[in-house]
Amino acid sequence: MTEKTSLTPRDVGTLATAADKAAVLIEALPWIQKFAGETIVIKYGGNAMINDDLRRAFAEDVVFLRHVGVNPVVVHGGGPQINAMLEAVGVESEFRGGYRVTTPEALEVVRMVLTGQVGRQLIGLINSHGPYAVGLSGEDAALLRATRKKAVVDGEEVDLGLVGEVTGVNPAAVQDLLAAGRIPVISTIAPEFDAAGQPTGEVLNVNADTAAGAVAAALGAAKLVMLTDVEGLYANWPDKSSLISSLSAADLRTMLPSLEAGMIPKMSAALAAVEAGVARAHIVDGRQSHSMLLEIVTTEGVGTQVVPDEEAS
Ligand SMILES: Nc1ncnc2c1ncn2[C@@H]1O[C@H](COP(=O)(O)OP(=O)(O)O)[C@@H](O)[C@H]1O
Ligand SMILES: CC(=O)N[C@@H](CCC(=O)OP(=O)(O)O)C(=O)O
Repeated sequence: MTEKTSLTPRDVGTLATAADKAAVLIEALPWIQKFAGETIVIKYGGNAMINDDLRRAFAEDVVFLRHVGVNPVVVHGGGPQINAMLEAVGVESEFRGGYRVTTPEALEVVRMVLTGQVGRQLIGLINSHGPYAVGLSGEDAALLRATRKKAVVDGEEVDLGLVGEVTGVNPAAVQDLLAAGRIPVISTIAPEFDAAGQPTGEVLNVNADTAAGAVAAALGAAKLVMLTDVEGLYANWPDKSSLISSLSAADLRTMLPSLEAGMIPKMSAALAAVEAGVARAHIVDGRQSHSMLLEIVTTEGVGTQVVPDEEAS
């Protein structure tokens, strides 16, 4: 009988892989400890849910977070999915200053696609892992309150129609769900309130970034993570060498008037959240599987982060 005195190349390969796997898990430990018991709001943009693999990976990440003691709250978009349905039913729509000009006909489609299609699909994917996800619209349990948004484009005020600016968040229903171990999945339709604070009976289309920022602030979230279809915020878009890895709220405030299109609501929401006390807002590339989890549980982080002024070096 020959005694095994040294490792074969195959053994070494297996060990190295196992050690690598352990290293990844151990690197996650301080982050898991830091965020256990904390709420993290994750904004899942329509451009980041472009195929089944990405959607499945997103659901896995959310369930993973829940199982390591984090309270994940999902706020989803669905811009491209709304575009497809508007086109299918022959309703025209355009974007001004990053927001969809929303007619009453378009609003019906937005509401149907967000709450009936995109939200349902995410809930199904998350619940393939267990009974976690519960869908909420901003209309449910008075979660969101909104007034009509006024946008200024090229120095001129434009009428966006039935588009909402969030004026209030009642997070009680979300907190109840979190306390019960559920994962709230929020679609961003909000009841309209007039200047006197009375409901008008109308509902408004709220940009999902705007809603996510407001929900993160109201919940006192530790982080807001926004998944989109770029690596992060570029200083000189579209120059790919100008990706910003970290910037202060003050720097972002200065940069905001120069931003274009979808980055306007996104970075305004990130700024609003950090100014309201959310410790970090991140923009990450949702086209890369598990980018959200990597941002939360690794030291390097990915994408762009916005930090409070007092922490900026
Ligand atoms: N400075 C910038 N940095 C990164 N992306 C930018 C910038 N300016 C404009 N964009 C555009 O913003 C888009 C992301 O916004 P949006 O399409 O609304 O995403 P989402 O659907 O994920 O909310 C990017 O795909 C890019 O085309
Ligand atoms: C007012 C406004 O623009 N509402 C958005 C709501 C969906 C959204 O924000 O989706 P993304 O996150 O995928 O962009 C819209 O109608 O497209």
